[in-house]
Amino acid sequence: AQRNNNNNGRGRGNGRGKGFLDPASTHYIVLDPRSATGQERFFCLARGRCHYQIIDCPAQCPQRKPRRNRRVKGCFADCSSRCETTCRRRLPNCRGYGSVCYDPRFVGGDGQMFYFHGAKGGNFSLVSDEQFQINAHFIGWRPEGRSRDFTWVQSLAVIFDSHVLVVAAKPVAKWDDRLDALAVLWDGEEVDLPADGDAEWRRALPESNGEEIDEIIEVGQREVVVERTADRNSAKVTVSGLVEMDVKVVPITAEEDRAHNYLLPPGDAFAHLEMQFQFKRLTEKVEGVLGQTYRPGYVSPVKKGVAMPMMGGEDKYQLPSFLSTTCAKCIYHLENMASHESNNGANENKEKAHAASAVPRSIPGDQRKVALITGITGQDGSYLTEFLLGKGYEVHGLIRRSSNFNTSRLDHLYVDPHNAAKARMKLHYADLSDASSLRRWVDALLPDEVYNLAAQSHVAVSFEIPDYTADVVATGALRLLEAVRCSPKAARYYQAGSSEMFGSTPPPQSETSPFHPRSPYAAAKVAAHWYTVNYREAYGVFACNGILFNHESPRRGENFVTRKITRAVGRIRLGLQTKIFLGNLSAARDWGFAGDYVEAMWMMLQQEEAGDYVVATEESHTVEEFLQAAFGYVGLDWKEHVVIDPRYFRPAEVDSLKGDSSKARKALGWKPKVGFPELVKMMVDQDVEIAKREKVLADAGYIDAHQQP
Ligand SMILES: Nc1nc2c(ncn2[C@@H]2O[C@H](COP(=O)(O)OP(=O)(O)O[C@H]3O[C@H](CO)[C@@H](O)[C@H](O)[C@@H]3O)[C@@H](O)[C@H]2O)c(=O)[nH]1
Repeated sequence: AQRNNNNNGRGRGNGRGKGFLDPASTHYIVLDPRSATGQERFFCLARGRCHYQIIDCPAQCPQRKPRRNRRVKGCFADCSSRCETTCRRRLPNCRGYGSVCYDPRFVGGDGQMFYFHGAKGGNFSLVSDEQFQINAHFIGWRPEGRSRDFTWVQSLAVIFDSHVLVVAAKPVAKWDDRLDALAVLWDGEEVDLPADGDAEWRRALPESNGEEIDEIIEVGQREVVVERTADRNSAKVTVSGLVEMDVKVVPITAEEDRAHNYLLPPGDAFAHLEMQFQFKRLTEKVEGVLGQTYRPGYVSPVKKGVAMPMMGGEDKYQLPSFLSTTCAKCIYHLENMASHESNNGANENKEKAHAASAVPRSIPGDQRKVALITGITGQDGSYLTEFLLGKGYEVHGLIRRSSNFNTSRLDHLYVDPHNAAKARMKLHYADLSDASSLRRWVDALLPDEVYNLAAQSHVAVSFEIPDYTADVVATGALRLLEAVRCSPKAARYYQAGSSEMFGSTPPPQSETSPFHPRSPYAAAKVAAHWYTVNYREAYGVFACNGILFNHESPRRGENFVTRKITRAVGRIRLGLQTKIFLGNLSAARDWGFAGDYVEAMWMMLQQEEAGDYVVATEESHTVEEFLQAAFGYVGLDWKEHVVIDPRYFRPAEVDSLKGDSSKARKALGWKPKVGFPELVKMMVDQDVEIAKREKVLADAGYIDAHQQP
């Protein structure tokens, strides 16, 4: 058989004589059109009935790629046993077999129509078979008061032979028909799809080296072709031997918005894909939301005749990320596919495919990440929120109902939620003691990352309210882990552990040091630590423990010793008080800056594997040394102001904490940026400022001048 490498639009076909490539059907040479009628002709190379026969395009559709108006039907040749040409639309037929259109409505391989909403921001496998997998990224919107998302498919990833082809609708704020919102990526790099000439992009993949001859005959040489079927926003995508897809990018129009009552927010046209698939050689085991409907003997569970027959399967086909091949029922394995090629550069391909997971941010399918934070109103919650917003995350925080506003640490980040385009931090009522509230928010928000920072975090107070402390700190973590485990989306989980867990274990303390908790708080944190490890080991939840040593900041609560001291320093300096009552001054702590520590939390969740990490400065100071530094900074002698009050001694004390954070420094590349003297200064500077303001109020008689913090 011949092979034709001519690139001018003629004489393409798959061109291999021996490998019975897909498409025997497209195994042809295109001949010059008949001069009288303009009908294009095909010289069939495929072995079988059509071998060396010429077939003409029908008169109604004389061209393969009608140029003037690409919306008209095109001519398709089938050189397999059918030996015929047909006229077909070159755009998806949303009523045809294998179509996925609208919000999304499917027509399966069995001809049954069904809806599958998935979840906004979610990724689901549409097809998973032995030789390839097709994943879809869903976008969407949930209007106030509705229990489910409206969703659309924004992008597709076809993963095969350790390559990744992504076809996507670019996010568009306001739709304009003159825009081309179609994006195509090949192994992570955007493809420049020509608009002129044949308006197509082709990639022939390297041939196998002949080692496993059976395999090669089966697979043959693959070719990937993307050809525009209109001037913009639509294409026919072929991965020879596996699949052909007609794809079109469309927006949600104002009219549709009204008709379906989507109540879409302004500033997003929700550009998405309409598509129709034609599969070649699916196996009988094929899986996926759409793939399963192609299995022989498949009986659709959806009710015929119902207006919106819903197909479930979110749990079976949900993926941890857009380019992942892992879902509960997925059968395609990247590793297996690549192994037969290990001698001819397949490893390189595999690497490229993995590199493709670094899809540029502007490319749909890898949209803004969603984080859910408990304890968002606390010191760490506010720093973490700032950090994640800076990284482009959408941040949701769970807050407890309180008769007083307790969101002051977040005020500078708050944007009214009515400003939907700008509000990227949202607060919701929930409580770690209320499992149903946690479950509801995890299910509703489908976060990528969950940070459990909420706690009754005061060690001394935990001796006063031990039950409550255990319930929130230990069982609360368990409740949240359970919500994460049961969520349809595999969120990554961060547990705020504490150096208090080491208790009386002497320093330096590392991940391998034994825990010996010395308070109800610390014992509860140990339980939460082990729940987290257990959920990782038992259920495969990506769950990390951050064992953070004391971390402080100007936002630290005023009844923790560092802030209690710096507040007093400011007020004493301004003459608003004279004394400060403290407990044990010989306790030593490894004090770092909270802003540095939240970065380590995030880093833990970006690793390939979940693990536990100590986060510390590796420097320890006593309370007395802190006093010296803080009072000394404003020229005061702490000894003239400190009064020891036995009330502040604890029933059991943790004498000395000093972390060994070498694992975090090595594995995460983390290290603290703020040292002890800078931390003290930063806190005193702010508290002197606050005291100045208080003095103005006190002088004017608005507050009691002698009030102690
Ligand atoms: N709070 C407080 N502590 C005092 C006082 N006087 C002396 N201290 C001593 O100062 C040390 C530090 O106390 P805190 O600042 O309350 O922090 P902590 O008990 O070490 O716990 C903090 O760090 C943990 C991480 O190791 C956190 O897990 C915990 O939630 C909290 O943030 C303790 O040894 C405490 O006995 C006082 O008047 N108030």
